[in-house]
Amino acid sequence: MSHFKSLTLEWSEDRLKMIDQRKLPTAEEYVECRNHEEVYVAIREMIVRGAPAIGATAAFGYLLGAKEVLDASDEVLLDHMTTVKKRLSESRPTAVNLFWALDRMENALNSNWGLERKKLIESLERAALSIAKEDIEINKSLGRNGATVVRDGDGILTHCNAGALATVDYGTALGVMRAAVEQGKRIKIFADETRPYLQGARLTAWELIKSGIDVTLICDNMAGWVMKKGFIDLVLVGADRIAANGDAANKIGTYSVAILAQRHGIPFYIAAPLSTVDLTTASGEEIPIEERSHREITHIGNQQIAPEGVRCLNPAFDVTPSSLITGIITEKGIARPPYDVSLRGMFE
Ligand SMILES: CSC[C@@H](O)[C@@H](O)C(=O)COP(=O)(O)O
Repeated sequence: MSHFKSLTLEWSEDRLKMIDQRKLPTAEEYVECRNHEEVYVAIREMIVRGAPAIGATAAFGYLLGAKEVLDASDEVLLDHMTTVKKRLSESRPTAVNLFWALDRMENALNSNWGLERKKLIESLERAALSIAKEDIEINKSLGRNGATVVRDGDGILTHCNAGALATVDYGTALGVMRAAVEQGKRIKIFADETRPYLQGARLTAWELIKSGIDVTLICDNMAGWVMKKGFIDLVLVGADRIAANGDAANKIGTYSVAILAQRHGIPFYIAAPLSTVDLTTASGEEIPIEERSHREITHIGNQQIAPEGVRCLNPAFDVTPSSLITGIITEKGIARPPYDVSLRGMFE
């Protein structure tokens, strides 16, 4: 049986280990999942988060689900796998990579059906490992493609965390930055803190410092002023789901950044693998937006910062219309408007 390890995930035989992203940057702790229910909880509780990382995690969750009924009859196994897929797909609604990875695992089950049980499980393990390993290669390719729009000396604004932690490794938007740095370009990254969950402050700042990439942390409400002062030449963010017309769902606050970029004449790029593109979703209107606990707004950690009982609204994502997007950087190249044509072409 194979062993796989990246910054975000480690797979060995009967368990999936992941860095606990809730605890970063003050503690580097790990959580182990030994069954599909623990994987469901890890995704829902954001121990692991970020669209491609959620997809790969769910794939291993599916594999763990199959191992739970190793000796059961064919009927019981099939029933169980339907339940496992449904449960994992209920963990978070917006990132389409979750559904993409589960479909891929289900296809692996169907196409290897008939093999003796041990061989069937091995084929599922190979499928999950392929998803994880491919993700890293895809990020490196999209990183190289994206680096062509980064110039030496650029100031780059990013939002949330589209880094190694949001993927299996290397990152999407941060993958573009890594590739630019690998090419010898000197860049300065400005990371929005990303209220309310603070992925920018906690994860992006941690990751970039760890990688020796120049980073300055700003509060979300400083982005406009920082652009006005001329510090930003480019905006690079990730995505959780991209509709067929190029509308892109990403962490709440991305839409505001895109409007600010347009006002200041700054190019705004999305960096995401094609597994984030959902051609079955016609436009951003159809993308389900997760509403998360209001405690994320009323508290920072255990510290209450708002009056008891105040009404809150906490959509975890917003949708940036394609009209505000300069280009969508993928492993197949950079899609440009009209996106319904350019994105579709990348699947041919
Ligand atoms: C590369 S994953 C998508 C990202 O761009 C990221 O910004 C994001 O929105 C992740 O959301 P999260 O709620 O942390 O899972």
